[in-house]
Amino acid sequence: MGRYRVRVATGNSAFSGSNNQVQLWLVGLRAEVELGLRLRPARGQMEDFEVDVSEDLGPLQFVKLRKIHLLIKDAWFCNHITVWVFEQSMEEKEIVFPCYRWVEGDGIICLPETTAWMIRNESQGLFQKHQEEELKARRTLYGWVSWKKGIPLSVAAASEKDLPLDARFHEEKKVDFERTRVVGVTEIALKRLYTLLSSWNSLEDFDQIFWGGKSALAKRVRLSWKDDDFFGYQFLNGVNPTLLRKSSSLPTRLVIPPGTEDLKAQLERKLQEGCLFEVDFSLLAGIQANVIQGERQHLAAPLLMLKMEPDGKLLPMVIQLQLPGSDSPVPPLFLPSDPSLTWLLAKAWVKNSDFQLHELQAHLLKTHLMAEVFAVATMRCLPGMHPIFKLLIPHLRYTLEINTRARTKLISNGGFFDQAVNTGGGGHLDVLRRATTCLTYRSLCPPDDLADRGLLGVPSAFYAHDAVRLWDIISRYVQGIVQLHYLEDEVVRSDPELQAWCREITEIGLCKAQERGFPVSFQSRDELCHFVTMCIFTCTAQHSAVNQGQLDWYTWVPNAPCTMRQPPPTTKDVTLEMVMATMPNVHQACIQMTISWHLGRFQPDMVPLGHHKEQYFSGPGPQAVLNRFQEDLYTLEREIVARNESLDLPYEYLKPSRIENSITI
Ligand SMILES: CC/C=C\C/C=C\C[C@@H](/C=C/C=C\C/C=C\C/C=C\CCC(=O)O)OO
Ligand SMILES: [Fe+2]
Repeated sequence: MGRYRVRVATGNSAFSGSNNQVQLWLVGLRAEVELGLRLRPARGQMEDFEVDVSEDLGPLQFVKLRKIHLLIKDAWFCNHITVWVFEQSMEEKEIVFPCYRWVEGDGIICLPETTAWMIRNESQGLFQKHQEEELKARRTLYGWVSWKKGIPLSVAAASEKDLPLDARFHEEKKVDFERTRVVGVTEIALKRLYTLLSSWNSLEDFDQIFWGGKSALAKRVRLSWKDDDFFGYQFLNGVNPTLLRKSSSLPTRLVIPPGTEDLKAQLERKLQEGCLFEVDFSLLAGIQANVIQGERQHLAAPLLMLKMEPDGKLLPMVIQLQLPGSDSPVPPLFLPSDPSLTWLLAKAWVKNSDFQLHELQAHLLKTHLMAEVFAVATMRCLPGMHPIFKLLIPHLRYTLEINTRARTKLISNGGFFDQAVNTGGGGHLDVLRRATTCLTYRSLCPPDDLADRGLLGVPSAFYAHDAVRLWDIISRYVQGIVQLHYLEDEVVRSDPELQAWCREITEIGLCKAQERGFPVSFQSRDELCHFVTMCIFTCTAQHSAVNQGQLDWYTWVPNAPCTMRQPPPTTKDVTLEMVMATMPNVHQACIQMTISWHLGRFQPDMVPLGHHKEQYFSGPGPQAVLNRFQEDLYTLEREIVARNESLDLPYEYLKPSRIENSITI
């Protein structure tokens, strides 16, 4: 018996309130009571009321709630219910029941109090029963599907409309996304009209469409894209810093033609000096090129060799556009000393190939599709009261919807890839399949990946430096939460939901990825922390590193052509006509500009890393861990701002304030 003050907090997004009435129950260890209220929750409001309860409820464990509609169902977004208990001669006690979900229909929803997982064994099985019922319902809502064979599984949804309401964009995000799409499609139409009668036979003609959404750096790209140091810089700190690696030997594919022995000597000298680097696009070898409006496109599988200069500049030394083969046992090598248009076209082929592997492997597969596997497995295996659910859920916001939209608009039949990309038309799916076969756990963990690629401690590798710093900060945050809930390794080993989550990711979502280093169980808190750190890093920092730069590096189309309309050159006699016949046409270039702006622009409702408002945890312990996380991020922010002040090209993509808390675009 006692007096209770109950606070009902409703979400702030449009349509979060409801005209339906809400009924509440308090459920304690010894009894439960219906509060006899009929509340109409209002958007953004916290509504308090007090009740006297005669029964002895015992320690509160759940709040149950139900929305009652007379005529029209009106979904309600409940943030949380908070209850203050006034008991005789005891000070007031606050108990929080997180929700952060849509309440639809008229079913009863059970909200466990925030510390339930810690006391689950003393609850006469009540929490266990609740978890089982919750997961049964979630497994019905969140199903797996193999969208295409050979790539990670996705959520079962033909379009975003098929997703559960809790996975959907909130109104503000939806309106902004759709508005931007309309602006983009309109911009393409206007640019087509504007260029209908104009020429398209010089590189400067790209200026005719270089308006609309673009950044200051994009304007710098337009001026500097032909420069070798600007070209090399992008493999360290551009939109795709994932392929560059330090050479440990001269690549076997690099067949040195007779008469170019001095090149071989230069390469060997750089190798000996430990400053030879390479980017190998062999993954593209043999991929079927697209046919766009009846015009066959073309692909290459380049190898780029670069040297790291003492001042930190990375300069291209040689480009081989195709693998040696029976029809070309000694493919031509293109050099900086070649005629300028020849060398420029060779570099453009490298950047077109980089566009393919960036968007399909680094961006779509290694961030979006990985995050989707984390999201579906989390919804299917971890109950809402589980600490790893609470830790991860803010980093999974909107990801299922943006990925479903990608499947229906970008990589679908007739989507962006089919319309304007030379791996489109099915080749893009083969690239995804090949990239999936070489997707290792280590490659998703920067300390391992950068060590394997020889990029640790390279002064001008700003992505590498910032990625390792962020990994350490996120790792400390994860360890802080894990150590509050798993007091020893045995608790990890004996957590059935956690072990099922791990198996569901590796064996089901990633299609038996244990052969590529992914775990099928967690034997210790360290193993758990490493894996969860990888999840959060992938969903936040890594996506920021490979997504934001689309606006800067892809809107000046010649810097990263989305398609190539002529075969790669086999001689050094390259003319401007050949270059313009190869580069994307005006329509393809307009689509590339629009997509790059749409996907690379700053998201107006973005939540910065570590600054989600939802409070899934309560108490001083988790709050202190989150506070420390935010402090560490702020320290890194200041470090990066200070470093960037001395740089001609500031590296901004891993500034914590620019990292979104989940993959939403
Ligand atoms: C250029 C992107 C290439 C590959 C995809 C990589 C990652 C996925 C991407 C998510 C995109 C999600 C949705 C895009 C939907 C529509 C695109 C906008 C306008 C197209 C014009 C139209 O609607 O017809 O990560 O950012
Ligand atoms: Fe993205």
